[in-house]
Amino acid sequence: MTDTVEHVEELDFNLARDPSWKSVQAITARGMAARLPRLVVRSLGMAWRADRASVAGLLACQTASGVVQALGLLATTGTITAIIGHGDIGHRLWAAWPSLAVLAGASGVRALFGVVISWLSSRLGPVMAQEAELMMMTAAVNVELAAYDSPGFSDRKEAAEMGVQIGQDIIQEGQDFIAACASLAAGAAVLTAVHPVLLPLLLLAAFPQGIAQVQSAKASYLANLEMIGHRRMLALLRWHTTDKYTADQIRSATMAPFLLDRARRITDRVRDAQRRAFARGARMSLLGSVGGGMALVVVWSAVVWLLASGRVSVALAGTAVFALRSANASVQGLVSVGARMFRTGMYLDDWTKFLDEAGGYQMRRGQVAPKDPQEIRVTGLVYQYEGAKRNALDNVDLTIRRGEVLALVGENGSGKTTLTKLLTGLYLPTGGAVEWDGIDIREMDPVMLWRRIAMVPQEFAHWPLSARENVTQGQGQDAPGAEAALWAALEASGADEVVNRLRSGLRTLLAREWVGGEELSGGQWQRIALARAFYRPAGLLVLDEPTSALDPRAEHRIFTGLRQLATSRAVVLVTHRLTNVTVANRIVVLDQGRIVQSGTFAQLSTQPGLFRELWELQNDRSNDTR
Ligand SMILES: Nc1ncnc2c1ncn2[C@@H]1O[C@H](COP(=O)(O)OP(=O)(O)OP(=O)(O)O)[C@@H](O)[C@H]1O
Repeated sequence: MTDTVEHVEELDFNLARDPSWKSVQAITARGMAARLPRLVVRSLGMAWRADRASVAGLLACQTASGVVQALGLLATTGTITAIIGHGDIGHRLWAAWPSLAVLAGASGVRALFGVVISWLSSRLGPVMAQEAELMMMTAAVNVELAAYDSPGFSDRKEAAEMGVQIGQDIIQEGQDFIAACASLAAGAAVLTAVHPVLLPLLLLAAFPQGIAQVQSAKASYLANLEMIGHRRMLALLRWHTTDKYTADQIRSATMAPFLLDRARRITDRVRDAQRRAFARGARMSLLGSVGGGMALVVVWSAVVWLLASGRVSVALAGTAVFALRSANASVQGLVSVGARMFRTGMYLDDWTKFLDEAGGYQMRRGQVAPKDPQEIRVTGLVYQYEGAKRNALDNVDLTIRRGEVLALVGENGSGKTTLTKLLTGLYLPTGGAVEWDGIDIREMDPVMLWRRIAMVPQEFAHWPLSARENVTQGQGQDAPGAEAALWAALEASGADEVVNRLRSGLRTLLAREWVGGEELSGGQWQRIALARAFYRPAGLLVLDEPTSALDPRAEHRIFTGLRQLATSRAVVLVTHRLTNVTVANRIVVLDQGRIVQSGTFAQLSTQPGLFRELWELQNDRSNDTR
């Protein structure tokens, strides 16, 4: 297989395989018209919660501005009627002045409303954006962790994020909608007064363009949706090419041309998809304009026919001409804002669906608040990652008790990290059960459960926060004895030496990208990550390769302190450095997701089996050059 963008699997449009894709494709203008009020009400509700005064002011001003516009239009037709009527020009102008005064007053008042509306919109926009962003973040942090292993989830999240950005347009669109309705109402009143047949004819004439614009809005939305995987990859590439974290690797591996070429190819594909959508939209608009133009010929012919057949007077026909032009402009405005609302509605739909279903991964667990466990029992445990062909864990039985250090050992990919994520309820089993003192983990309130857990994952976060917040993670600082607990954790992990060398101690920002911030070495960061875990008063401590970056002195300190830590909790240790597992009360050896051995170090290092094999390989010095 060649390594071209065309063959990169992750760029494939995942939603196309998603059942909801079919319903998105099949959505009609009628279907959206039925859904739109609900979506508008939801956005308004969000805006209302965010800033009531601005929403109330905006709605009042928009409605008042619409009414004033309608008055202005009626005044226009009044003026026209007066001017083209019969009689002396002086009298006609005299008759027209009240309408002219209303016209001038209306445009002045509308301008004033316009200023207030744009001021209120500029206040409301950012608050709504903030609210929508926070709702998205809340939904994202409340999904099952397994969601992140599913490409479909990432696509739905991306679509919802676009909904957040584009959904704000609904405020402006609502405004345009009210304005178009008001001016149409004014034009319609005059037209109907001239002859009742004209308005329905005009509305019918708007149909071809309405359909064309809705279809073109749908094509543009679908093109955007189709490119979601590409956009996501582009965002990742942008991050990787511009972030400090990868900057040295890009340079030392001379990867820049390759990465830039990859980015260019992806943007090319996004651009091509957009061009196709634009071309389709343009074709639709052309057809719509031709259809609309032909329909307008019918409308104008009707006016001529009404005049020729004596059904309306010359003066009324003149009024009809102006009213038709104004009503036609309003209808066009309504069609265009309708199509925009249709498109925004589709994006909003993605956003609301994500909020409602959390991308299909909403946590639905019980409400039991667990205590620190005396015993964690695993029976018949099976775990399969979404889309994976094989089980990552297969029929695992295991018991861990408080006061015990249990080591998980095995080759790369044997399932050690996956098992720790199931013991801690980060993943839920696809088969079998994990029980804490007889209570199934599924029945527990997840937040209450995680409060009982301290973890040092293989890859831990380097939070751009102060040293103190990096250890406390924003928790427990107000509890009595918190400061002493913090220093005890720092000392146990060796992070006290790190903190004491920082310019402003615990207050130092650990992010070199900011003025005053400081950067730590890999091992210094690992000490901070250990301090985080030691600081949490947890009944289960999970350490996944906790000392991989530590120097011998620091590593020695951790392992000598581990048994002491285990007196009041259960400790699970994952490591490839087998000398370290001597500290464990029990060692469990995993191979391809199954437990193949279990016992003490003394037993396993003397018995034939995978553990002894790995142990001997780690101690093999046959290539020693001394
Ligand atoms: N997020 C994921 N999505 C799909 N498959 C995964 C995911 N994480 C791990 N796997 C697969 O599950 C299996 C077990 O992985 P796991 O990370 O548990 O192994 P491990 O024993 O901790 O490996 P290592 O020693 O390299 O850390 C591997 O085959 C891996 O490819």
